[in-house]
Amino acid sequence: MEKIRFLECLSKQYPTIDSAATEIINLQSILNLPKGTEHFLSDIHGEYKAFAHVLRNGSGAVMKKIDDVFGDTLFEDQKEDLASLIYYPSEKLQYVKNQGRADSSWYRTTLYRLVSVCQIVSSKYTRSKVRKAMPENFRYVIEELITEKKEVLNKKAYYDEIINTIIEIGCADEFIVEMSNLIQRLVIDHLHIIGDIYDRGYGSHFVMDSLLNYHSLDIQWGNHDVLWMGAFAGQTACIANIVRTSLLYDNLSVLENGYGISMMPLVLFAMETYADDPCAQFTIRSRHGSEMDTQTVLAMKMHKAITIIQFKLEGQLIAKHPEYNMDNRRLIDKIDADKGTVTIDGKEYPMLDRYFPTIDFDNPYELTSEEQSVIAKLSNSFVNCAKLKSHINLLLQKGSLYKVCNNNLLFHGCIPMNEDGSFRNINLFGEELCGKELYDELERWARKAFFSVNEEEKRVGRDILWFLWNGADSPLYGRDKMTTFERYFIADESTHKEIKDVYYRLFNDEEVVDRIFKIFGIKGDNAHIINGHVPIHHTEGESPVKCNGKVIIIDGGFSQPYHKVTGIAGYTLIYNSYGLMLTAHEPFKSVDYTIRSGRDMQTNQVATEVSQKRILVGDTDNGKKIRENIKDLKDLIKAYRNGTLRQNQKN
Ligand SMILES: O=P(O)(O)OC[C@H]1O[C@](O)(COP(=O)(O)O)[C@@H](O)[C@@H]1O
Ligand SMILES: [Mn+2]
Repeated sequence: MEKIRFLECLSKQYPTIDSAATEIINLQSILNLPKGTEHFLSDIHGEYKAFAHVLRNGSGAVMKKIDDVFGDTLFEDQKEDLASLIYYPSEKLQYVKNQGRADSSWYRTTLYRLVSVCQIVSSKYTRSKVRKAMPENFRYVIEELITEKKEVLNKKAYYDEIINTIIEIGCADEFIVEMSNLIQRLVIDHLHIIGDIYDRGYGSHFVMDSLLNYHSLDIQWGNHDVLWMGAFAGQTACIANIVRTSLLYDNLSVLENGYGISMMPLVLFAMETYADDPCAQFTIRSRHGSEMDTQTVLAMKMHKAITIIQFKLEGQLIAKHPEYNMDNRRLIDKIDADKGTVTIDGKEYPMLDRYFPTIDFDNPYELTSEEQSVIAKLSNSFVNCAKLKSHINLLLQKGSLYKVCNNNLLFHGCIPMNEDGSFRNINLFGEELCGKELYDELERWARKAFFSVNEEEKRVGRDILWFLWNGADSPLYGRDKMTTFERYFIADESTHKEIKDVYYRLFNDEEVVDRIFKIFGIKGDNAHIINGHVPIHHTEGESPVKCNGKVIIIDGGFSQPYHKVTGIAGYTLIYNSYGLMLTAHEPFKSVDYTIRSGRDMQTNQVATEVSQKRILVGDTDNGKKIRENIKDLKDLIKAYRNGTLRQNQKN
């Protein structure tokens, strides 16, 4: 009965035997196409330009196609010239014009080359998919140019005619831009973002804007992303963390200009409360001693003001949720205000700052009424920001805590583990959960923060988002504690240390990794864990490939402050029909540099796993779905033929 009802629904879409049969043939042919290219990026941290560049060059995939097409028939610099045109068509066109190179012969050669690249990149897809990706205005022309026309005898003359006409009628520039965009679009079939889009960099909102328009995408939430989700849901400790980091990194413009969130309440409060306090511990990264202008002086006061608010709010939250197991992060009450010390784990340390005009040491976690008013106003701005709403909606729609895709398990941080390699049980509201079940339950709670109709559930969900940001048991955070307090107030650097979850040692053990695959229902030899979160120390010879290739860590390392530590600008990963290709990137210089020199961000292929045979769509998750569709369509045809269902011929 169920089945018949299902087939009846399907018959609305395929009302006749012919229409169902056509679709079967279409699907069958897709199964035999090479699998589309997946692109993996992670830890973007607001570095918009570097991110946008990697999207444009497909982590080297565009250049690879150019190489495939032209091989030795073009010089390296000609290929680079073409590549940079494809990445930045408008800018490059202008550059070529300024150089006086843009004559009709340049246009003709360029258009031919673009057509050749486009032919190759579209050959992996069905005509219908390519057509859908094409720009409306040039759809017909591009189709004429990139599809093989067997019936035309003098092909050269035919194509020449079209190309000449494009140039003659003055459409060449527009056409070049559209073709370049189409190539970029077709080179990458699907994008995976393994978390941490937000914080530290200047352009998280620009990154989110471009993801809003990306053709095919999934996101695994990073600890910094859930922090922003929490902030939008009105979780005040999350809000304080974001504002503090924005001040620390001198990036208030993301909040103020990107999201229109006014800092005025914090400015006024900080100016008054910390008027004569130099707030020396609250420096602004990237600004130095000599730059003590009024703006910096003010920013430092704001930085201190929001940090104290954060520690108070977090202290309250931890007390409310003993199940978070984070009591060791309640440190304000461990301050001895008279002695100017703080006691952590039984050891007393001198405090680097002893001026706390807003802390009542009898009631250290209580906000003053002014602090309350500041955080309430900030909260109001976050919660009501329309742009933030659209960005968080994207995280909710395309994002999740983990994803299994084509035998790869993607998540940002870790699977919490015990020393003996067993999965660590975490107590969530009285229930002990670990591994996949822990992930699933945490994700349900994260979503409740936005979608539950029960106010209490919403609040619990909101708080969970903060826990996910920095809890020792959070699979997104994966470190024993976040030592923010210690880094501001204690000189002894041994207190700043954050110890990584055992996972980050045990992921070298194949037995452990195979068990992880098992609980996530992943079978097969070619399975991988792909995660981000921890920068790889390239200069120290650390490899992003762990466990004989079963685990790949691609902390993109886009974040500028980490370049010194890692020695590179991070890793990205490509998974195409030939296998996996891991790329190490040098820091991105500028768009201008790319256009002038034709040089790409230096990329080095650091590891490749070549598949024994070309991977087809039929071998992928999508292939599995397609085969199921084919089976359903065959059942539908059977139902038409044996008289169970009636065809609905329109004539
Ligand atoms: O140097 P910052 O920006 O204050 O950040 C340090 C904090 O960020 C973290 O590294 C978390 O951010 P990541 O997820 O990017 O690693 C914490 O472990 C650490 O306490
Ligand atoms: Mn992270």
